[in-house]
Amino acid sequence: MNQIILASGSPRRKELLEQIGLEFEICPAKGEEIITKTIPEEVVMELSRQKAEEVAGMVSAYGENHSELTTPQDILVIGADTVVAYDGQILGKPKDREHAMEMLRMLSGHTHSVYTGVTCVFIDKKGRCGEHIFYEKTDVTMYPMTETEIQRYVDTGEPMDKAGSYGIQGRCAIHVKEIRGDYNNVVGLPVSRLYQELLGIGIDLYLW
Ligand SMILES: Cc1cn([C@H]2C[C@H](O)[C@@H](COP(=O)(O)OP(=O)(O)OP(=O)(O)O)O2)c(=O)[nH]c1=O
Repeated sequence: MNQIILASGSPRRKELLEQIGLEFEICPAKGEEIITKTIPEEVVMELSRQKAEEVAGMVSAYGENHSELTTPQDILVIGADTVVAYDGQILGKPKDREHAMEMLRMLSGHTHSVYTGVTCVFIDKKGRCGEHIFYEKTDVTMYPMTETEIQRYVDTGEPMDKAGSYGIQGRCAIHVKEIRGDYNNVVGLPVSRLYQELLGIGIDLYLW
């Protein structure tokens, strides 16, 4: 793989890929997210695919319009999407403060599931040449949170760009009782699963 592109503006996904020693570039997808599915695992795979496809489209078009680029490049574009699912509801990022409070009241004292979908799009010198999609699920149990605790947490501003209105890696860690599954999946990218999935299709990310 000559080049890896992360199709995400999430600082957490960037940090996780840096943590595993990967060299990559960032090109966030900007298009509208269109949801046609109803179950969380399908929703996250669908949205991760839209993000990766959008960026892969830009990369392929760039190659086609720059015939002076003679070096054959094998490019991997990675897109991801994370949602929280509880009691039949899918929770994305909060619209506003009140919405964040509502989500946290819902999660308080209960176990919910965090789903991250990941899409890998492969591009070679002839253009787009393949795709690999998967999802990972992690169960998270929260201690009961009082109204004051919820209010104080929302006041920090931390929930506003996060699915389910909390960050396990941030201040909300004090409310997390138990987690079953991959921690990094909750933070936004299951890097070990990504590595294993790519190995499974003959791509070794072991770059260091
Ligand atoms: C549950 C949880 C989510 N999150 C974050 C991960 C994701 O960045 C975000 C979910 O939103 P996403 O829509 O998955 O991603 P994004 O908008 O941040 O970035 P992009 O679409 O450009 O890829 O919530 C945490 O950081 N910690 C947590 O504990």
